[in-house]
Amino acid sequence: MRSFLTSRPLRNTALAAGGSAITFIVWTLLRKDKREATSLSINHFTEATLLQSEQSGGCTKLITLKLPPECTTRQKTGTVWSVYIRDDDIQVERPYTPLEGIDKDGRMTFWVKKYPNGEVARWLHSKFPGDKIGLRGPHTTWDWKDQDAKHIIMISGGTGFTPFYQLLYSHFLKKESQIPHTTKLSLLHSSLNDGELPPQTLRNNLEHWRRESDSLTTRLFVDNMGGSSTAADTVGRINRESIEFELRKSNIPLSKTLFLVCGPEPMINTIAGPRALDRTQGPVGGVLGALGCKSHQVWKL
Ligand SMILES: Cc1cc2nc3c(=O)[nH]c(=O)nc-3n(C[C@H](O)[C@H](O)[C@H](O)COP(=O)(O)OP(=O)(O)OC[C@H]3O[C@@H](n4cnc5c(N)ncnc54)[C@H](O)[C@@H]3O)c2cc1C
Repeated sequence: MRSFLTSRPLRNTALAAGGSAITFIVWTLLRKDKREATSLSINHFTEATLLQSEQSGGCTKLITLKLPPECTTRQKTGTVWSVYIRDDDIQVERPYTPLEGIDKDGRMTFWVKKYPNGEVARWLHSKFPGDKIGLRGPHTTWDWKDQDAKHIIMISGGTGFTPFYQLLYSHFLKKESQIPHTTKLSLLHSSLNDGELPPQTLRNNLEHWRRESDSLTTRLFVDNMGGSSTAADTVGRINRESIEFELRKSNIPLSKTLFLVCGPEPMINTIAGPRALDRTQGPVGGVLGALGCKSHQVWKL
């Protein structure tokens, strides 16, 4: 009996089938590559280009990245969302919050604080315009779930300001947030000193939204005054008294108030109690626990 490959018609058919299979695999891979390059997804990294990186006080920088042209978001974003940025040197990723989401040209701006022994932020601070940065997302940080809250009090420290700025930007400027416009919003933010306060451009926007709307109140705190005056409203830390003051001013009962807290761990612990060991929310403690808040009223971002 002649072997399979010595039969010319069979051999030709086999070669043609093999060729088609290879073409199909290469085509599929190329298509996948193209799709991955032009979509932002939580499932793969997309290469963005660093456009601008400018010092903005303390150990922080405002960093703008640009996604490839026609990059689309395949997944729904939450009310507050972030993207994971990958440090290519050590293949470690951390979440960061695009302050104003993604603009029509695919730009995203981040306010990033560098820690002396930290990995990813230090790596990101060392990058220059033109450098490529891998990111994936969106990842929902917090979502509005149609709670019957009439007042949201946001409490932040340091770069914990970023999710709340994003929320306010989408609420007041883009008018895209699902939060009803009748809901009162209060931001209590604290930084170590004036130099560490959020960049002036962001503070200007806050001020503008505050003046334009009766639903927003803001109060900036600094731990230390530094010079003879301060850009903050209050010198001192956010505490029980400042939270009670906000509650009284709003005239909305505590039971209709939702608290979002984001900042350094010691601040979260003091205001809302520590997270659980597995990094889930944990019970409500700290000032909010002492005030009698229930777990559905407090979210540690
Ligand atoms: C949803 C979300 C959104 C966020 N958005 C932002 C944002 O917009 N902007 C922003 O700046 N941050 C943001 N963060 C925080 C960010 O993800 C990182 O946690 C932060 O940048 C620190 O990461 P890192 O890799 O630079 O530092 P890490 O390596 O994680 O180090 C963090 C801290 O640990 C200390 N440390 C590191 N190694 C050691 C060691 N060996 N011994 C003792 N201490 C050590 C560092 O000094 C530093 O204080 C966000 C976090 C979350 C969860």
